[in-house]
Amino acid sequence: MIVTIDGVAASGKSSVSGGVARALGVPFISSGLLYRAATLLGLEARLDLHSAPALLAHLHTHPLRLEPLAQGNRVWQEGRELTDELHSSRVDRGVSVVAVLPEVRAWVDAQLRALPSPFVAEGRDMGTNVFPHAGAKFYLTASPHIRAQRRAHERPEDVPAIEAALIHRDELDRVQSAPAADAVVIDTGPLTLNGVIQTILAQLPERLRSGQVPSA
Ligand SMILES: Nc1ncnc2c1ncn2[C@@H]1O[C@H](COP(=O)(O)OP(=O)(O)O)[C@@H](O)[C@H]1O
Ligand SMILES: Nc1ccn([C@H]2C[C@H](O)[C@@H](COP(=O)(O)OP(=O)(O)O)O2)c(=O)n1
Repeated sequence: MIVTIDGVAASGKSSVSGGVARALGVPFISSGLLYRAATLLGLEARLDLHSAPALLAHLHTHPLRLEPLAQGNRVWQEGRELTDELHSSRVDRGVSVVAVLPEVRAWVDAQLRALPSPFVAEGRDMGTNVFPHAGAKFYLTASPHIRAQRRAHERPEDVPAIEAALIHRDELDRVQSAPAADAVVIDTGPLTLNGVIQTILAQLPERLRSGQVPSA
C-alpha cells in the first residue's frame, strides 16, 4: 500500500510524511531530494541546468541513490553522502529549473517506482503521476507567509526574502504541483505538525491505521 503526500514548498510534506510513516511502521520517500541532488551535481559540475542531455549524462556517470530510512531520507553519490548539502539556498534557487525537464522527471520517476512498497511518498506529483493508484492521497497547503516563517528557522535569509523566493518557486513548480482529483487537501496553516499528522491518520482506511499495511 502506498500513501502519497504532495503539496507546495515548505508546506510540511517531509515532516508530516515522516510522522505518518512512523505511525504506520513503514518508510517514507522524499522525492524532492532526487531533484535537489541532480541540481547540486549540476551546479558543482558547472552544467547548464536547462540542459537535460548534459544533466542526464552526468547522472549516468555519477549515479545517485535515495536511501529511504524511517528517521529521514539520505542521498548518496557512490560513497559520498549529499544529504546535508541539498537544502542550501543555491539548490533552492536552481531546483525548479531542473525539475521542469521531462527527461529528468522520467529519471526520478523510474527510481521511485523501483522502490519496494509499502511506503509513504511525498513530493509534488506522487498522487497524480508517479503513484496514481495509491491507497490514500493528501495535498498540503499553507499561505506563503506562514511557510516562510517556518522555513526561516532553516535558512539564513529573513522572512520577506524567503517568502518572495517561495512565491517565485510556487509559480515555477505550478504545472507539476496540481493536487490529484482524489486527494484530501489540508490547509496546514492553523495546525501544528502533530495536528496535520493526526488529521491524515484519522482519514486513512482502518486497515492501514491498525498497522496491517499490505505490500501492494
Ligand atoms: N503544521 C506545522 N506547524 C508548524 N511548523 C511546521 C508544520 N509543518 C511543518 N513545519 C515546519 O516547517 C518547516 C518545513 O517543513 P518541511 O517538512 O521541511 O516542508 P516541505 O517538505 O513541504 O518542504 C520545518 O521546519 C517543519 O518543522
Ligand atoms: N515529486 C516532486 C518533488 C519535488 N519536485 C521539485 C519541486 C521543488 O521545487 C523541488 C524540491 O522539492 P522539495 O520537496 O525538496 O522542496 P520543498 O521542501 O518543498 O521546498 O523539486 C518536483 O517537481 N516533483
